[in-house]
Amino acid sequence: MAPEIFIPFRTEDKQDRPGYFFILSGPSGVGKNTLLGIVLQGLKGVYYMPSATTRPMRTGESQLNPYVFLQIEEFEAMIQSGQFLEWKKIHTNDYYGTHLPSIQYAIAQGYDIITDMDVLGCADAVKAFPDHICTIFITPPSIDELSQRLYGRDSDVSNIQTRLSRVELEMKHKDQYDFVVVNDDLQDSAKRLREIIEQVRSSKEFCSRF
Ligand SMILES: Nc1nc2c(ncn2[C@@H]2O[C@H](COP(=O)(O)OP(=O)(O)O)[C@@H](O)[C@H]2O)c(=O)[nH]1
Ligand SMILES: Nc1ncnc2c1ncn2[C@@H]1O[C@H](COP(=O)(O)OP(=O)(O)O)[C@@H](O)[C@H]1O
Repeated sequence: MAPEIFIPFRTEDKQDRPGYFFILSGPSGVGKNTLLGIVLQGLKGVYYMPSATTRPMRTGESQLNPYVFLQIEEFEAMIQSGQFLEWKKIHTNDYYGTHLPSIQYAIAQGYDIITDMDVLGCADAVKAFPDHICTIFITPPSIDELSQRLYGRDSDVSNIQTRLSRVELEMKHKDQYDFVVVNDDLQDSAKRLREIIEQVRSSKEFCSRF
C-alpha cells in the first residue's frame, strides 16, 4: 500500500517560505523525465514528487522510481478516501494520480517539489493551489522529432500510437503555461529549465502567474 507521504524530506532542505510546486507537462515522449533526471542532479533541495499509477512496472523501474505502482483496487480505494489532488485515466485506461497529502505537506512545510502531469491534471492542480504552482510546458522541436523519440524509447507500436493520439490535446494547452521550453538540444533545454526553477525559487515574492 502507498506510504503516508511519498517523499522522505530532509529538514535541511526546508525553505523559510511555503514550498513551491513545479509541474512539467508536454506530450508523451517529449523528454520530461529525461530533463527531470538531469535537472534534479544539479538542484539541491528540490524533490521529485512521484505520481501513483496502475500501469505495469517496466524493466528497470521500481517502487517510487518513477511512480508509486499500485493495484487498481488500491488506487480506487485511494480515490474513495480523497487521497488524490487529481487523477486521470490516461492512454490505455491506466490511472495516474497526484497524492494530495504529500503536496499539502510539502507546501505547508516549505519543501520544493517537481513532477510531471498531463495538461488536464495540471489545470486541476493550479485551481487547487494557484499561489504555489509554477507550470512549465515542454514542447518538441517538431512532431516528426517527437514521433522519432517515441519510437526510440519503445518498440510496442500500439503503445506509441496511443501516445501519439494525445499529442494534439496536450499541445493545445501550451499557451496556458507560465513558461515554455523547447526540448531541442537536451543540455540547452536542461540549462533553461534549471534557470527557470532557480529564478522562481529565489524570487522574494511568489506570483503564480508570471
Ligand atoms: N493527471 C496526471 N497525469 C500524470 C500524472 N503522472 C504522470 N502523468 C502524465 O501521464 C502521462 C504518462 O505517459 P508517458 O509520458 O507516456 O509516461 P509513461 O507512464 O512512462 O508511459 C504523461 O502525460 C504524464 O505527464 C499524474 O499524477 N496526474
Ligand atoms: N533533447 C532530446 N534529444 C533527443 N532525444 C531526447 C531528448 N530528450 C529526450 N530524448 C529521448 O526521448 C525519449 C522520450 O523521453 P522521456 O523523457 O521518456 O519523455 P517523457 O517523459 O516526456 O514521456 C527518450 O528515449 C529520451 O532519451
